[in-house]
Amino acid sequence: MAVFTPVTLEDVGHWITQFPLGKAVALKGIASGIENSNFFLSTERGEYVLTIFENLTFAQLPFYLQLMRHLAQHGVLVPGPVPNDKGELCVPLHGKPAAIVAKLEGKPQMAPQPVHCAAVGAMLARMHLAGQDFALQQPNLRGLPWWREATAAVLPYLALDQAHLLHEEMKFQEALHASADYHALQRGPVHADLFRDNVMFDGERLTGFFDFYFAGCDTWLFDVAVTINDWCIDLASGRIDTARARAMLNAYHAVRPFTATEHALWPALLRSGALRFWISRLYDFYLPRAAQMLTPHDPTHFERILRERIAVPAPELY
Ligand SMILES: Nc1ncnc2c1ncn2[C@@H]1O[C@H](COP(=O)(O)OP(=O)(O)O)[C@@H](O)[C@H]1O
Ligand SMILES: N[C@@H](CCOP(=O)(O)O)C(=O)O
Repeated sequence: MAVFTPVTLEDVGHWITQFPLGKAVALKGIASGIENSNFFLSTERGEYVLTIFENLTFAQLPFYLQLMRHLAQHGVLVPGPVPNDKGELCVPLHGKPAAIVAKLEGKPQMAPQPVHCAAVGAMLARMHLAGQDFALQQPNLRGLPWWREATAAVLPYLALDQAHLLHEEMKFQEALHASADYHALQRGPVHADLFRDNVMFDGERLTGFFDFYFAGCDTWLFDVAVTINDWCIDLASGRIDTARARAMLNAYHAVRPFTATEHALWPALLRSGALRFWISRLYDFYLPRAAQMLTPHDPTHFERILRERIAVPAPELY
């Protein structure tokens, strides 16, 4: 159950008159979310998703919603938010921020083949290019400064070998983030959580990226690493599946060619992508937020991926 704020069709009936969507005809809670209250909303004009934000505030939301609008307007397959009659993308519903976005067709592809990975790689490159002239700035809030804080918080809970790995990897990442090469990497708005469950497919046709609520400005290569670490691995071992990784990287490179610096830093960035989710999963496991209704994701999955990325050479970027 993941509708934290109950809403009825009657509640929405009046509220929706500020949007150019006609009358609301059906509303159905979506069970699968873990962070927000989501509903499928049918109106006289079409099919939408209504989200009530349970943790993000009115001040935080413009970056995410405007980024989605910007990308959608630039031809990237992202659900565009619908503005109300005052041009606002986010308005209160039951006292919480709420937004309506287009409903994507299809469903997540949890057992992707190279053809799906290629579609994701090409769209990710288009998204990075389209984000270049996005005006708002926000750092990746799950970047190095947060890793430092969260590392300090989780270290006391870890076994000796885990604490050693985390400590050593943080040292490695601190040095990487301080290097001139790292600062030369191309950057801009990134999704930063483009896992299989945040992309819709209708068969082999990619219909859209969604769940942009971890987006921020970071290196494009970090986004590629996060995506490869979820889409292109053997789930049991964490090992990279070469056929899927090649398909994704080649498709990305064909749209936005990787640079020599990115090529050199690729193994290190794959480690950054693994570390980021190992830390957040450890944090959610040992220090769950009171309002969060979920079974925490397994942290050992990303510990395994991190150990694998340290031990085994990565496939070449291009
Ligand atoms: N734009 C959309 N189009 C179609 N389905 C969506 C859309 N946005 C969310 N969903 C559905 O809602 C579910 C929960 O969304 P998600 O953003 O992952 O929620 P949360 O942020 O609460 O984890 C998704 O798994 C998907 O089924
Ligand atoms: N992809 C992350 C969890 C983020 O949650 P989401 O449902 O909002 O994408 C992980 O697997 O740890």
